[in-house]
Amino acid sequence: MSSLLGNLQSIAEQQLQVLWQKAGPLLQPLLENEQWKPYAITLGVLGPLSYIFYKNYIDNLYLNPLNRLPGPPIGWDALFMLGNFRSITVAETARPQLDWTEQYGGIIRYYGLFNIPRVMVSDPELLKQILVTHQYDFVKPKELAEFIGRILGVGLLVAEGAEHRHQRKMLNPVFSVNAIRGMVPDMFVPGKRLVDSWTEELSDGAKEINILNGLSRATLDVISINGFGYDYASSVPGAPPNDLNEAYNRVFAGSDTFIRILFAIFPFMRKLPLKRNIEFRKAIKTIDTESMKLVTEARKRSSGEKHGSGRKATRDLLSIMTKERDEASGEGMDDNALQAQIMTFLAAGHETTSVTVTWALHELSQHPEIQDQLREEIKSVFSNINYEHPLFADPIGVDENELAGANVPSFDEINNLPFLNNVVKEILRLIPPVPMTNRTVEKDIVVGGYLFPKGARVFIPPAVTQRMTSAWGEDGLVFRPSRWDEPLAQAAGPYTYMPFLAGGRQCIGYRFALIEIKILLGVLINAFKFTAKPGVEIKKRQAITWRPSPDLILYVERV
Ligand code: HEM
Repeated sequence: MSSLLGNLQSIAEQQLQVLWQKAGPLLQPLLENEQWKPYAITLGVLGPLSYIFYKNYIDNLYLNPLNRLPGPPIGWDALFMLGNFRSITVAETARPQLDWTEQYGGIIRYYGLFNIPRVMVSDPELLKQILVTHQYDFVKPKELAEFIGRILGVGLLVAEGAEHRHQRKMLNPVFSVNAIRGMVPDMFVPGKRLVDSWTEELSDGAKEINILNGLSRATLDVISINGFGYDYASSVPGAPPNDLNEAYNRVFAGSDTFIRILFAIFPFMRKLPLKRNIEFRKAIKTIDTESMKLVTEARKRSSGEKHGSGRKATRDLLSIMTKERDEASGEGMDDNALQAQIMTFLAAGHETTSVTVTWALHELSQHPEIQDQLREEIKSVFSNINYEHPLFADPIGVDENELAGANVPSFDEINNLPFLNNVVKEILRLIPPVPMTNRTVEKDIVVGGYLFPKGARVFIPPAVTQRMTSAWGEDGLVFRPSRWDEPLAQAAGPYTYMPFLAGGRQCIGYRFALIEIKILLGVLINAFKFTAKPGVEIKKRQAITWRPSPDLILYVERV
């Protein structure tokens, strides 16, 4: 929804801006002359109407070079400037695009609101060029980058060009295999808390449990402990709300849809002294203050200084970042840069992982035989953990050399479980948390023989490339982890199987995410049996990520 509103707002703003630039200087003198004023007003009304007609019907539907690409017809909806919007919104996200790809091929155009032509690319060769060779000519949409940049600062998710290249170079070592290896023991802590919390709820046998709620708290703790070296403890039963997380949710979850539409159409409303605006600004201030506190604490931790709570572990992303130095200049990241990155990691890494595990449990509840097979495989590795170890009471206070005796499986032991690996790959294929991303074309550019005009919106759809018949066969829409032992799936290249995208902007947190998902899934499957509620159909709803709708409620019982 937020991206739709962002689009609407930017389209309206762009059209008004262009109009005013062209017509403003002509109308101004006429409006000041009493005799010409009525004509100026008539012109002021008819002019924009003719422009809107020209732009949204003639230019978008006939003159724009994207019209030469194959794609679905629009019919009468064109008259109401709806483009293919109705087909797109009535069906499940990405489903019409998948059907169009099967019908028209690896590069298609369809029309958005105001009949604006969109391009969608699923051809691996073209994707490679867009995501690697020309990655900085295809940039993130400006309105999204500006919104996120205003709140969180310009972190890796929204930086472009040289700034992005620099940040990426500084941050790559922070997410190295070795760094992630060191985080594995801490990642077990929120999983264990979730097991305790659900076990408490189940005291009298099997019960219905809201899966995403619990997992969302667990993944928030994973990113807080392993990302910031701070324990929100939100998955501990009865934990008080956390200021930073509350403020963060207020900013990104926002208010109801009607208010958001109103604000998108009338951006000046953001500046009025309304309750919503005051709370929004207060929330941004809280994010700023609280995240800066985390940075200050991490600096102390990394310099070996002990303080109040006795925190000493330095195996979190933030502590590692404080020690990174630029090769050329020898400079480290300043406090504002660190702050922007940690908030970026929270934005990018919290919900994506919780929905992945939620969808995995949904599919496993639909396929009990696969669930049993998985439990059988993981029990040898997940059953000997010593949950009495101090790590599980205070992950931040336990130093690297005090971890012996926790009997936590290692990074390699977990990754050597082939069926767990298949299950995780399969859920990220079938229900990628980011089903589609998009880019704006910076300047007119020809790629693979196709002209991408400046300003065009290009969609890159894992939900299509990961399910299309040409790459996955007839059962691309079926959850079948064993496909990963077969040649077809094994042959899928990086621009076909790309839940974390590919190229220069591939998810920097993918190793972190994969091991986190495996740990949470392993701990939960080892402790519980999950059964689907009969007669409930769970659909995919696109919010920031692909979420279950209605909420996923499963019968949960101890094994
Ligand atoms: C299942 C979990 C995850 C999925 C499916 C996922 C997916 C993605 C995708 C598709 C992108 C590219 C977006 C675009 O360029 O349009 C991305 C970027 C990014 N992700 Fe993830 N992500 C996950 C978890 C994480 C985690 C745990 C972190 C951090 C701890 C993280 C940090 C980032 C960052 C910083 C970027 C921006 C990278 C750049 O532009 O250079 N992600 N992610």
